[in-house]
Amino acid sequence: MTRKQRDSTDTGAAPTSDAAGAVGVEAGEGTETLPTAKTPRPQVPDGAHPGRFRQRVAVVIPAKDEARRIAATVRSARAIPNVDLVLVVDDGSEDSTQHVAREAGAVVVRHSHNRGKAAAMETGAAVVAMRDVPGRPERLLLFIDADLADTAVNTAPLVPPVLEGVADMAIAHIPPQVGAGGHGFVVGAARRAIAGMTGWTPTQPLSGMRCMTREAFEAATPLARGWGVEVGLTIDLLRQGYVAVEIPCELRHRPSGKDFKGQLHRAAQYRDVQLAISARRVRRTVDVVRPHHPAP
Ligand SMILES: O=c1ccn([C@@H]2O[C@H](COP(=O)(O)OP(=O)(O)O[C@H]3O[C@H](CO)[C@@H](O)[C@H](O)[C@H]3O)[C@@H](O)[C@H]2O)c(=O)[nH]1
Ligand SMILES: O=C(O)[C@H](O)COP(=O)(O)O
Repeated sequence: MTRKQRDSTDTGAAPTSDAAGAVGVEAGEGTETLPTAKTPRPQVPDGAHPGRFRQRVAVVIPAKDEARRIAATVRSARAIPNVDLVLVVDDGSEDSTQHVAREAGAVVVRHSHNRGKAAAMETGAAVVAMRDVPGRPERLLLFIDADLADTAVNTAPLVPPVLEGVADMAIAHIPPQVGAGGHGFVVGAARRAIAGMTGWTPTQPLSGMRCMTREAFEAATPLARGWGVEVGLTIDLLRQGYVAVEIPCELRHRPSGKDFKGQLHRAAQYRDVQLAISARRVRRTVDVVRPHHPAP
């Protein structure tokens, strides 16, 4: 798929399965086998050693009441190649998440009250930007959930596609989880909306483990609120010509069960996903009705 084709169709990457079951990127017409990311790759100045500008990665972990698992998640995330910063955003926890995370070696910032996952991601990205070094490439952002525990290191395969310029955003495709009680209702609605608005049908539209470039992240801000953040990110980036891929990752997290708490959680997810979708439909209609004209 060429840049021009991608820009003209606004579809981003199309998923396909290879023999190993990996969800990858479909080859377009022509000779290219993989798309190239929209984000420009950092240039090594003349005479400089390539290693001088080794691309660093910041892991950003939004966390609400995750004291039981956050230490293992932080330690595991620190082992991901190229990661030099693990940042936990304590989203107004009522337990000791912040202290446990700090003890495990994370940089921790805290919302004094709960603001939702999307706000925690924005806070995290802002803090990483404050720690990026002028004159060096901005860190890639690797967002992961706080409940991955020892499997957090298995998000490492999300980094190379972004590092190598194959994609602007790599999304984890995780195996079926023991104890998961979903009915496919929220996932199905999210998948259909993304497909309808971008032409790309993700397998796991709600997956929050995502590596992306700073440019791509900024292009999607302000993020959709709460649990709508993943759907909003995907739609907003693909519609601007950024490229997304889904990458298999051997992750285990605490899935939502079939109990009342699980169903309440799904209701909140459904509400936030629908809000994200509606806002983007309205925006698209406004763009069609009122096309942008260059200033005279
Ligand atoms: O107000 C909140 C609630 C949760 N979290 C954190 O957000 C992450 C995801 O929350 P979780 O309770 O694990 O939700 P799940 O339903 O299991 O998450 C799935 O679905 C979400 C979208 O609905 C995605 O964000 C997740 O990546 C995906 O694993 C965890 O690190 C939480 O600690 C916050 O930061 N603030
Ligand atoms: O459990 C899940 O996978 C999420 O909460 C989404 O629920 P769903 O499977 O009912 O769409």
